[in-house]
Formats: sequence, C-alpha cells, structure tokens
Amino acid sequence: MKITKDLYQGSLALLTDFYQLTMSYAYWKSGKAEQEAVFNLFFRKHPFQSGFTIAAGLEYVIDFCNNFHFHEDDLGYLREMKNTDGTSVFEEGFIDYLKRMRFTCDLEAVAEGTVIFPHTPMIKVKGPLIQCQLLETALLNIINFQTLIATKSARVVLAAKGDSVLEFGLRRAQGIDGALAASRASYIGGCAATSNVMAGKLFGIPVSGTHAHSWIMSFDSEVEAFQAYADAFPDKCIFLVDTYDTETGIRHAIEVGKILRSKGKELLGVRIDSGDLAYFSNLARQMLDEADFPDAKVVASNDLDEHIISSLKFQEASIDTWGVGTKLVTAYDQPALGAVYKLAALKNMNGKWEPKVKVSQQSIKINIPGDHQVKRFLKNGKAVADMLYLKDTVQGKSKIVIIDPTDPTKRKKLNVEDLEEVNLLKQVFKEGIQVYTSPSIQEIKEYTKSSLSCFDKAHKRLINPHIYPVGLEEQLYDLRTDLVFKMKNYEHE
Ligand SMILES: Nc1ncnc2c1ncn2[C@@H]1O[C@H](COP(=O)(O)OP(=O)(O)OP(=O)(O)O)[C@@H](O)[C@H]1O
Ligand SMILES: O=P(O)(O)OC[C@H]1O[C@H](OP(=O)(O)OP(=O)(O)O)[C@H](O)[C@@H]1O
Ligand SMILES: O=C(O)c1cccnc1
Repeated sequence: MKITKDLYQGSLALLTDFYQLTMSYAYWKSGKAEQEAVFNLFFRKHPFQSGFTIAAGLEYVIDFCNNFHFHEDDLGYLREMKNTDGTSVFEEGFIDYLKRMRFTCDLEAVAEGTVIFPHTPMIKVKGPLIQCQLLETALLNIINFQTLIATKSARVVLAAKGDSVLEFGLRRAQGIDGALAASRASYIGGCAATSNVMAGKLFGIPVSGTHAHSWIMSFDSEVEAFQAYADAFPDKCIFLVDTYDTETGIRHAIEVGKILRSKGKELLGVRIDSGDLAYFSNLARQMLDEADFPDAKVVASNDLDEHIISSLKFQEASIDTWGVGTKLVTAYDQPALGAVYKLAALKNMNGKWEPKVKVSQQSIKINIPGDHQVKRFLKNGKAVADMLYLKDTVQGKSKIVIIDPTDPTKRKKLNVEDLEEVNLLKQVFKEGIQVYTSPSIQEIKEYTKSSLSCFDKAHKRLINPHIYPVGLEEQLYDLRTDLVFKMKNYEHE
C-alpha cells in the first residue's frame, strides 16, 4: 500500500507537533537522542460507552514507519525557522542529524481487527528516544481515528444483526483524508461496502450504491426515471421511492420491476430515505411480496446509527440493508478516541532498563511502566481475561492473579492450566525492518468478526455492557505501585 505516496507525494515526517521537534532537538543537544526507550500507545476508556474497541490503523502506521525520513524540502522548512531574535531554531548539526535519520526501532502491535481493552498497549515502540518521540503524534493521529471508526462500525454492524451495512459517509466526513480513513475503518469494522469510490480504489474495498433524489427530479415523472435507470442498469435496480410519496414510489418501482422481469431481469430492491422507516419498510415489504417480488430487498437510510437500527429491529421493521453515513464516519456521539503514547521504560547510561511512570491524581491516568506484553486467556474459544505482564514473570505458573489497574480491590484468579492463551502484541518491525506480513483488508475484516465472536454477548450489548476483566500480573502491579510511591516520595513497606 502506498497511502502516503498517493496522498501526500512524499514523507510525512513533518506530520507532528512542533514540540516533538523541539524536544528532539533538546534530546540531541543533551546527548540523549540515541538513549533506548520504550513507549506504549493505549487508550483509557472505550468510546461510545462500548464494552469493546476494535484496533485499526496499523497498516497506515507501517506505511508511515517505512517511509519515515526527512526530505530535503522538509529540512529546508525547518532550517528557515527563526527565533524572535532572528537566530535559527535548529542548529545545522541537528538538521544534518535529521537528514541521516532512518527508522530503526522495534515495533510491536496488536493486529488490526483485534478486540482490545483499556490500558493494554495497542502499539509498543522500542528504539532511540528521539525516534520514539518523533513518532508519537502521527501514530496517535492514525490509530485514534481508525480505531474509533472501526469500533463505531462494529457497533452498527452488530445492531444490524447480520444484515448488510453500506457506508455512505463521504459527503459528511471530516475532509478528504478523514473520509478515506473512515471508509477503510468502517470496512474493517464490518461494513459490506462503501459509496466512496476512491477508498474502493486505494484499499480494495467493495463499492456500491443506489441513486439520489436528483435522478428522479430530473425526469417529468418518477416512473420515467425508474424506467430510464433500468434501461441503463438492468442488473442494479434499487429504486429510491420517497422523492414524492413513498407508497406511490413503491408502486412505481413494482411497475418497472414487472417490465424488468419481462426482459429476464430482476428488481433488486427499493430504498427509503425519510419518514417512519418501520412503517414504510413494512409497507414496502408487504407490497413487494403481494406483487411477487419476495427477493427484492428494502434498503433504508437517513441519519442512522446503532441505536436507531436497534430500535428499528425491535419494531420489526422489514429492512434488509442499512445505508449509514454521517453518524458512522464522523463518530457523531464521540468524535475522538483518547489514546495516548507514554514513555514506559528507558535504558540508563549503565545499560540498565528503568521502568518509567507518570504520576497523576487520577489513578486512571497513571501509566503502566516497563516493557510488557498482553496475554489473552480463553476457555473453549471464549475470552475470559486479558493480562499485562513483564516478560518471563508468568512462565511455568499454574495460577495467576490479575489486578485491575484502576482499582486494586478488583482481582481475578486464573487457573491457567485450564485456559488457552495468546499474546496480542505481534512483532511488526525489528530494528526498522518490517518483519510482519500485512493481511489483506478482507482478511482484516474477517479477523474482526472472528475476534468479536470470542466475546460473550454481555460485552457487546450497546448499552451498559458487562466489563471485561483486564488486569496487571502481580509483579507488574507491584512494580507500578513501588514506582508511584517512589516518585511521590512515600515510604512503602
Ligand atoms: N420508526 C423509527 N423509529 C426510530 N427512528 C426512526 C424511525 N423512522 C425514522 N427514524 C429516524 O428518525 C429520524 C428522522 O429524521 P427527520 O425527521 O430529519 O427525517 P424525515 O423528516 O423523515 O426525513 P428528511 O428530513 O430526510 O426528509 C432519522 O434519524 C431516522 O433514521
Ligand atoms: O443520512 P446519512 O447516514 O448521512 O446517510 C447518507 C445520506 O446521504 C444522502 O442524503 P442527502 O445528502 O441527499 O441528504 P438528505 O439528508 O437530505 O437526504 C442519503 O440519501 C442519505 O440520507
Ligand atoms: O448510493 C447511495 O444510495 C448513497 C450514496 C451516498 C449517500 N447516500 C446514498
């Protein structure tokens, strides 16, 4: 995939906050640039009050890292930056250092489509401090948005209970790149297709659609418009029936459907885009069945989201396909995921790794120090708990206790002998070389489905989901507690 090349014609190294560059300069000046560090990217709270989140965006991250270098014109821009006294912000030696910089980090990540939970790293970067720092903003930008939209999409698709969901969001998405990334993430979350043709071309997502009211309005009558469309696309007839009067529109669709049938073609369906979607879809179903079009589908659209879809299901609406735009691609009810990227460990000048913690009044904001891995435990294929742990601390143990990172009174004992286990963080880069084979977008979408199928329905309900247990292995919990006490200068026995 060549997202950066196709969209931006070059490097994205300047897609960063200015402070990353000023810190980088200061790391370089103070001789810390090459000090080895570990950073973790994670979020603290599911979006949409969801009980789960779907990881997405890794393919963009891979592309970003593979293309990470400062071009001559990027360096020219930085060279021209001046302080108020007219001196250069960055010394020429630093510009030269950036010029020679290549991505040399190790990077581990959870696969796109994985169901993930708060506090567990989605991405872990290990490498020179300066490189880790320079990746922060872009990685967050990529992962926050695509993960948010993939999660929204998965919720919408769950609400549709197996019906197809078409993503119609391009016209109301957050700009060009937002729209493309949203179409990709919506597909990963489970949408069947997108109306966004460029996303289809760039990512290999199926493209589909119906027609607009303007098509009908451009003819003297609705029947004429349906007939002309049928002449142009005899195999793709889904007629929008609500331009004037929905009942009459359905009748006209049936009329043209009969003509189509006389020519050996079939009416695929009707689309309803306004009014009471339960009432009109049931009316459409009844009229289509009575006219002997039992296979013609009813497509509905109009400001849908997972909650309206769920309500329409409850009302027993006869909708087979759901067109969902604005509320999906803009993540209307929660426009940002709050994933963060935190320093977790640093190698000191004696070559020893030191875990690092950011202390906060809010316990949810205290990060989890150290170079850790995430393990998912499953029983008969069903996920039972996720655990963060430091390498080599759990080998050979038959019983493990995990402790909730925000509430130490919440603990869970795991008899690991009875459980299957899988490490979620996969090696993606080793010393800057990609060692991970990216799955196709279709494989990622399938993976989302199978990943979700490992979770109990209680975690997937739209409202007040049951909280899935995620905890720190005891040694990691102790390390974190000791470190927090140390940083706060408290005595801890
Ligand atoms: N039976 C239903 N139950 C719950 N929500 C519904 C039902 N039917 C339609 N809706 C939703 O109610 C909202 C109706 O919005 P609005 O009043 O703007 O549409 P409209 O007037 O029918 O159509 P438009 O303004 O597009 O011509 C939409 O979000 C739609 O999805
Ligand atoms: O409602 P969404 O989930 O965003 O789905 C996309 C909408 O885009 C089209 O409407 P259009 O742009 O013609 O505007 P409308 O709201 O007046 O129908 C289409 O008819 C859908 O209603
Ligand atoms: O193809 C459609 O029906 C469509 C496409 C974009 C937006 N609304 C509807």
